[in-house]
Amino acid sequence: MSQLLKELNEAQQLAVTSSDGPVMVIAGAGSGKTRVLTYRVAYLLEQGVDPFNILALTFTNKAAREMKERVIGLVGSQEARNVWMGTFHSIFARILRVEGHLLGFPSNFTIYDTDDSKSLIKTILKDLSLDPKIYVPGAVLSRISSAKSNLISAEEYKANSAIEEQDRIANRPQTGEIFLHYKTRCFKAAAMDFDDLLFNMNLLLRDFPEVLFKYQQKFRYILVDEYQDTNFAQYLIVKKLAARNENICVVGDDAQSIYGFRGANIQNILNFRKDYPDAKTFKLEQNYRSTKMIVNAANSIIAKNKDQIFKEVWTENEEGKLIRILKANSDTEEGNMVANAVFETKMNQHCQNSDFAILYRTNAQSRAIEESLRRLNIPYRIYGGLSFYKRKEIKDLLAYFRLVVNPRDDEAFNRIINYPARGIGKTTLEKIELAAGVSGKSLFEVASAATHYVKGLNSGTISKIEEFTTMIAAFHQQLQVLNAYELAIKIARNSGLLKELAADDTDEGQSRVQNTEELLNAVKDFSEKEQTLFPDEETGELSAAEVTRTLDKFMQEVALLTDADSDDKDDMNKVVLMTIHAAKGLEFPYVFIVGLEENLFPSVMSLQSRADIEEERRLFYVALTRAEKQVILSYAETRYRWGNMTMNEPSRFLDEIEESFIEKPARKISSSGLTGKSGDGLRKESVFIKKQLKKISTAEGPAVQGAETPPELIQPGVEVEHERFGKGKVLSVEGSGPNMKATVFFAAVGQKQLLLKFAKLRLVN
Ligand SMILES: Nc1ncnc2c1ncn2[C@@H]1O[C@H](COP(=O)(O)OP(=O)(O)OP(=O)(O)O)[C@@H](O)[C@H]1O
Ligand SMILES: [Mg+2]
Repeated sequence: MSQLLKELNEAQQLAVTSSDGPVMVIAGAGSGKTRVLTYRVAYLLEQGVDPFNILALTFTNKAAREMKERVIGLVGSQEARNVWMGTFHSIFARILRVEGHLLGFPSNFTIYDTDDSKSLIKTILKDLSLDPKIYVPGAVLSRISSAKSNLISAEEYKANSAIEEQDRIANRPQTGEIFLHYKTRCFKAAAMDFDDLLFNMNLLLRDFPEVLFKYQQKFRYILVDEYQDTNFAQYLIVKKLAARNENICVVGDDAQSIYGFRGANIQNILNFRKDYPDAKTFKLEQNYRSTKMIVNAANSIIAKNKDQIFKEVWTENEEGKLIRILKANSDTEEGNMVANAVFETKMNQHCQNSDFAILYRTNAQSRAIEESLRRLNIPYRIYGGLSFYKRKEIKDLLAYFRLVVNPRDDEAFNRIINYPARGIGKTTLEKIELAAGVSGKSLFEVASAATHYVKGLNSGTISKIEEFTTMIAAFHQQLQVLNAYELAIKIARNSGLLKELAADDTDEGQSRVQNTEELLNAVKDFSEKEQTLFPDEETGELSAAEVTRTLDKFMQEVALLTDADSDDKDDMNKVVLMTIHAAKGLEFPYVFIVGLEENLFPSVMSLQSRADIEEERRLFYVALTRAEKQVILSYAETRYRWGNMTMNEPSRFLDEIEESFIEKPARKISSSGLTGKSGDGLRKESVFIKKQLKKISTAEGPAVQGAETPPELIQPGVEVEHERFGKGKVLSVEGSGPNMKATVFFAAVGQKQLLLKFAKLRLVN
């Protein structure tokens, strides 16, 4: 038996080795579904399947990268790197760059992110004289997005009377018209949004049989992770690609379907058996991730859902700790309690920062937690929210790159035509837009020949516009001549962007400069990546090729980064903060789930229907099952939301966990000693000090008693107790004799430097 298979249980082995024909694995969290896919790829390679013939689709880039690393570990990088492994969006973008010309798209098409899309919708609303308060851009966009996920084109949307009726009821009867404009504008700008990557991929396969044939032949083996969250478009594309060979393996868990709001369709799982009547189905029931406590608690929760495929999940792992519930008065206190619990656990269990994940329902909840972590000097990183690539200064520079790569990109043009300020005002821009509308040209084209297209501009304005377009055109000329970094730095300098940023010497201004430098570093890193052997994708033959890594290639990679992705190496040892949605498929030893309050989790939007509540419950199930060792839940009785103080009931999900799995009485971790900026925090500190003094005077509890430890015994790593600051861990010691100093990390007050002869530290064990 192959060495690989020994690392799998029997059911997993069967799923891995049934390599031909359709296979479905529906199984609970942590039972090794992703592991099965990974090993399946390795197994196929071992069986001599050409890596170019394998397509493995994941939900996030992070998952794709992890899978790739694991496959590399199993079979070596030579083989693994040629497997087509990535997200639906990244793989389809790659194919569309090659085949998109059939649909009228150049290979350097831009990928619009949500901000671009919203800004485009705003422009369209203006054109159509529609009120953005009624046609809220985000709402219109999600309507368009959901249509495209269901493969409904703008034309079909507009012609459909049932849809029209729905939009009329929603008081947005013109949505179809907006959709049409949106489509036309994107096409003109040579841009696709994320949904278009799926929509257009489907068009390619539907309308060009030779393309369909080519990729059916190419992808002889297809694997899909998190199948429960595929939408209709993804489902159909996969089905088409697999139709010739039917070597398709999908894995998923209906209990973890959490993207219903985005059009994911749990039906796809049920349809699989209809589509492939010969499909083999495998059940995996043993959980390898979590303790018994966590597995059983999660089972007890999900049992409350009516809509589900019955599964039994069990584990041979240890019993594990009870689930802890932290009750806080306010969101600030919740943050403090969570940060303290992280610190305490780190000390007691000797673990890393990266062993902790703090999960929340909405991004806005991270702020309070972040503040508390910062006070305790606990390094953390946020996935999502305002990630690096969403910062203004980054988007500005990227917009320059985008316009240089694709001069038809109207959203990029809008963003930078007058940034840094070059005296091209709003009215001028409106005139350009009008002329572009009339002529059917892109903004850049119109601006490049402003005298020809735009009426009523004075010569001063015209020369300003010309200066800008000439500059961009010159960069565009150099695209294939210079490497990515050479061109990027040139753009950053000559556009005046760096100068503009440097002129702001506030802290924020400086951090914007640093971020911009960071982006340029990323380009540099990209440009200098080893120039490797280049495979011929049809034959697999490797030949040495000189490749200049150009800026358009860099932009192709950047455009596909999503919130959950932008992790890099130096971020390894940090506490992870993310939404539960982003945590899907991941695992961490300790998991905090915060904000367990009615109206927040379950979300206020979900309280209308049983189906929506069930989706929230699945989300809670996903959150719980991320944990390996322990789960800590928290809620706050008051919270600032939408600028107001709200009073909250504990979440119904807390009541739904069987009592025997919960630590009692709900222990209250002290949040004391954490000085907040608010009066609240200060008051708590004085209460803390009083309590500590009381402890000392009554000599109860673990406060300082007995003799102090001689300074020589204080060494890095040992745990100590200080009369005022409480328990802490020694990080470093320097000096000797009376000058001996220690840096100590205290649970209550954070990092302190102490002169040991005065500090009266006591070792604790
Ligand atoms: N047979 C096995 N032996 C040892 N470890 C295993 C085995 N199967 C799975 N694991 C480990 O258990 C953990 C969970 O596996 P995996 O992530 O593949 O589960 P999953 O079913 O994909 O979970 P989720 O539903 O959360 O995506 C991983 O750390 C994996 O390496
Ligand atoms: Mg998985």
